[in-house]
Amino acid sequence: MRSIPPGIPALLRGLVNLVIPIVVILGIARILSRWGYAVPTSAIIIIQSIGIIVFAAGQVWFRLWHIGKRVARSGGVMPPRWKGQRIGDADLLLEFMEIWKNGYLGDGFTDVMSKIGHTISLRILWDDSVVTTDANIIKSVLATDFNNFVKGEQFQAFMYSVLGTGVFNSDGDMWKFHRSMTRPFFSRDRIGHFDLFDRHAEVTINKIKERMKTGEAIDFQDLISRFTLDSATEFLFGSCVHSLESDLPYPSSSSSPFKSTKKELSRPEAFAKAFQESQEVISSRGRTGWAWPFFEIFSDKSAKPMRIVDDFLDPILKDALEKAKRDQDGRLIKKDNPDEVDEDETLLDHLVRFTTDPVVLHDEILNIMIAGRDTTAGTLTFLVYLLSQYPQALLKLRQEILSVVGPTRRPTYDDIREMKFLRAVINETLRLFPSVPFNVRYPVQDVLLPNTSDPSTPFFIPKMTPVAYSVWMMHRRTDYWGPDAEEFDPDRFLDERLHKYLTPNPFIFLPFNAGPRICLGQQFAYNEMSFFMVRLLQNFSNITFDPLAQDPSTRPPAAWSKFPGRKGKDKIYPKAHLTLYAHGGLWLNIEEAEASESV
Ligand code: HEM
Repeated sequence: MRSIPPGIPALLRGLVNLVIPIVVILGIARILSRWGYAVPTSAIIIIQSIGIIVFAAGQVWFRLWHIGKRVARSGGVMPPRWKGQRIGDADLLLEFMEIWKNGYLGDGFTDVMSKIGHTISLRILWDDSVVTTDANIIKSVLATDFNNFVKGEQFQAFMYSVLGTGVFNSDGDMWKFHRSMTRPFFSRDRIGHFDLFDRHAEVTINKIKERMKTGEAIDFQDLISRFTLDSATEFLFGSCVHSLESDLPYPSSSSSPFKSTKKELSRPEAFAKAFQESQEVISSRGRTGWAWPFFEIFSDKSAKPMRIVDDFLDPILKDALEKAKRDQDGRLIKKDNPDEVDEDETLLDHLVRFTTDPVVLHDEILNIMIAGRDTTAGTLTFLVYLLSQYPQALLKLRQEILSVVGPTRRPTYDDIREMKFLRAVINETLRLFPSVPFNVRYPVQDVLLPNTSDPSTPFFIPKMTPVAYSVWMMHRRTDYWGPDAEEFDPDRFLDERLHKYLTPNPFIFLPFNAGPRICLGQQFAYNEMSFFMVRLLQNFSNITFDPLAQDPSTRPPAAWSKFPGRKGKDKIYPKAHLTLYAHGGLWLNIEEAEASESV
């Protein structure tokens, strides 16, 4: 199925809607002609054309009428609607596409929601959807009413060509299967990860030092994505792609003689690029709604990048399967307790104890790569960016690191647990720049959801209506976080504001999701990011943002500086495919610490 362009089945389904009115009208014309009333062919064609429109409109009308009846019976109301000006609210669709391409995340919605409510409905091309930033609703969707909300067929259809049936893209038994075989691997802190982070962190830090000696800025986002790619491939498969070994990009303004000598991408760079492209394809499908297959009539847009991704993954999977068979004399021997994980075991070693199905293994590994690699790279990018903008926070964090770990020692779990400011900096970054800024679930049945502004009249959501939720916007709401919600201030996770805002209402902070589908790698991610930050700030004492190093076409538009909040303040341009990233990278100058330096 993965090889058939997705537009073909969609066209065939659409043809049914054309054929029904054509056949019915032909039938009526034939009966009339038998009774002696011959209808001219031109009239039949005109009536058929009108029939097609009436048939389609009738279907829409019936569906909306039926929803209206169910709303009336339910005692609830549909959330307030953001209405467009054009037929089918097509102007809103165009507006969203434009915002996605050239706007700031949340543009349009933030204004409308401040006027009509934090849960709104849309009816674009006659299809209902709901968008919310309400913590009560998100709590119901993810936790208290979990069984009634799924990723759903529509979501799975546009994700399938990349995510297959992996943990991100499955429901029910398949999801439980993926989750149960992966969970033990993340269930306890494993010292082995720290060895691995340390090796890759050292290479990364040396790369920064080398670049700084040339006097040129470094793209920290590119660098940290290599760090997380090398770490992820090693802990997942036991075979690192060594992307840190290839040359790093130079600033757009650079006159370095090395800048333009590189013609071809290295294998790991080609993999990383294809991996990103495949995610861009599936996230753009999501934004086009039900119409997405019609943009892929002749080819599946994810097929090309996925060929490169698969060329990289398939030999690794084949090796792992052969090794498992060799080790176990041709039979797959499951340990007595599959929840046991050996210290030096990779995720792939662990998974082949559950299944030898290459498709299941492929999908699971790819899903975990997406889950684990880009999220941590993105968070570290925004964290380091924020430190470059808030030197006081950088100083305080560095002081904590030097006082707890010192200037050279390798941090332990206990050190990391002790560093409360480090955790607060990570959380504050995840609050302002959550890796998964938008997400969606579909109700299996008609459902009533809490209406925070009028609890006596709940919101009615028809079954299979996409309920999109944005933690990006929720994390910036002033009624949830206080008047300075858009300000970067890690102390809000440590001082009285914690007890005022977050403790009584924990669902206002959901960077890792919540409920049964909460992120499996949360602890792993905190460890990896904390470990890296300790190593970085042991080695470097100052971080400066270099605006001129970035390609001008990727800088935030100058007009944004007039806006309040982060949109007016930020010097990088946040964008998202499945996860958040800085458009054009994060170009920095990073100053090495004095060798003698300590607290
Ligand atoms: C800063 C780092 C991270 C953030 C912000 C993050 C965030 C999230 C979020 C929001 C989800 C829910 C996605 C959804 O339901 O659609 C999720 C799911 C998941 N995450 Fe993470 N994640 C991070 C790192 C990691 C790492 C390092 C791993 C593993 C190596 C990981 C593994 C997973 C898995 C397996 C799921 C799927 C859970 C399920 O559907 O049952 N994550 N993560």
